[in-house]
Amino acid sequence: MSHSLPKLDFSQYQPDNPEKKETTEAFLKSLYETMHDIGFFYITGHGIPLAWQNEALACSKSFFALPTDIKSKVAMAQSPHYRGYTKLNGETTDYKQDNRETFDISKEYPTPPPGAPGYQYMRGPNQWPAELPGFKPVIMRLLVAMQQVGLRLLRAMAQSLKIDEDDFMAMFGDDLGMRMKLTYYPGQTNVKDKPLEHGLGVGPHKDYGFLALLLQDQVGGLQVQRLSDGEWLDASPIEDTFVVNIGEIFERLTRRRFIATVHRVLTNGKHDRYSIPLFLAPHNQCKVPQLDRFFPLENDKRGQVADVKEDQLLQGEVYGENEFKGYRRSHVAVTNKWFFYDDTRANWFLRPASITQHSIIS
Ligand SMILES: O=C(O)CCC(=O)C(=O)O
Ligand SMILES: [Fe+2]
Repeated sequence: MSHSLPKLDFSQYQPDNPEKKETTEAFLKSLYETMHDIGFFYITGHGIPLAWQNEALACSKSFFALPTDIKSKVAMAQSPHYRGYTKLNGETTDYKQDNRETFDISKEYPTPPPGAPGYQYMRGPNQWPAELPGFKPVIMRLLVAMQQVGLRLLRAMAQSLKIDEDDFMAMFGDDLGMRMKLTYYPGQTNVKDKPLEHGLGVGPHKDYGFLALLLQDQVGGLQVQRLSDGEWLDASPIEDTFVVNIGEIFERLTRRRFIATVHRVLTNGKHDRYSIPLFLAPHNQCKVPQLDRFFPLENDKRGQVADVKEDQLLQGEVYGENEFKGYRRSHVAVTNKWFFYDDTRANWFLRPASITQHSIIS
C-alpha cells in the first residue's frame, strides 16, 4: 500500500554524535520541508519497542470494555485535574459530538498547594481503575517513552528552524504540559456503544499546543487535509510508527514556517478503533515568547499569521492559564463542579471542599 504522508527515520537524527553529522543534517532538512509543506509525517526508528505499543493498546481496549458504571468511577468529573474517563459523545469538535470515549492521563504531579490559582490544578495525580491492576505500569511506560521521543522531536524542530535550541527547550522542562489520551472509536456497526450517524470520530480540527505524537492501531480512519488543495489524505496505519504533527501555538510561533494541519477521524464501518495521542506543551509558568522573538516580522517569508483566535493569544500570558482556559471550555461540567471565578482576585480558584462535596452539578 502506498502512503501519501512522508515517513522519516528518527534514528538518522543523532545531534550529539559528530560522526553522524551528515545524516543528522539530512534528517533536519527533510523535517523542515515536511513541516513546511504538509505538517504531518510518520516516524520510524523512534526506539519505542513494539511490545510496549501493543501492550498499551491492549490495556486501553480492556479499560474501554469495562461496564460503564466501573468506568464512571474514574470519570473526569471526579478530578479537578481534568484526568480520567469521558463517555461516548462527551466532547464536541467542529460543532459535532465526537464518536469516541477517552481516558486522559498525564505525569503524576503532586497536588498544588491550597489556595493556588485554578490553572495550577492542571497538574496533579491521575485516576486509575482499581479493576485493572496491570494498567498503570503499562500505560506509564509508554507515556514516559513517548514524552522522550516528543521532546527530542521538539529539539530537532528547533534545530531545523535554526532558532536558539536552549532558548526554545527552556519552555518545556520537568513541569512541561503533557496529556495522553487513550481513545476508543466504536465502529458504525457497534450496537452497545452506538456511534452517531454523522460518521466522524472526531471532526476537523487543528491541535492546540505544540506537539502531538500518535500511536494508532491497524484499523485506520485518521485523515489529514492537505493545505495546497484541501484534499483529505489517509494517514493509514503503519505498524511500529508514530504519526507526528504540531499545534496552533507552535505554528504561530514559527510564523507558519511550520504548519498545524487540519485533521479528522472517520468512524470505521465495521471495526472499533483505538489510538493513543500524546500532546506536549510548555511548562505551567512559561510565558510563551513574543511572537517575533524567534522570527522578527521583517524576515517573515510567508507573510501570513496562523489563525489562532484572538482570545487564545498567548503574548505576555502564562501558558498554564491559557491551557486551563481551553479545558474549562471543553469540560464545562468538570469546571462548574470544581472551580469558581473570584471577582476580587480576578482569577479562578478551587471551590472550598464543603461546596464541591455537595455540588449539584455533576
Ligand atoms: O485518534 C486519532 O487518530 C487522532 C485524534 C486527534 O486528532 C486528537 O485527539 O486530537
Ligand atoms: Fe488532533
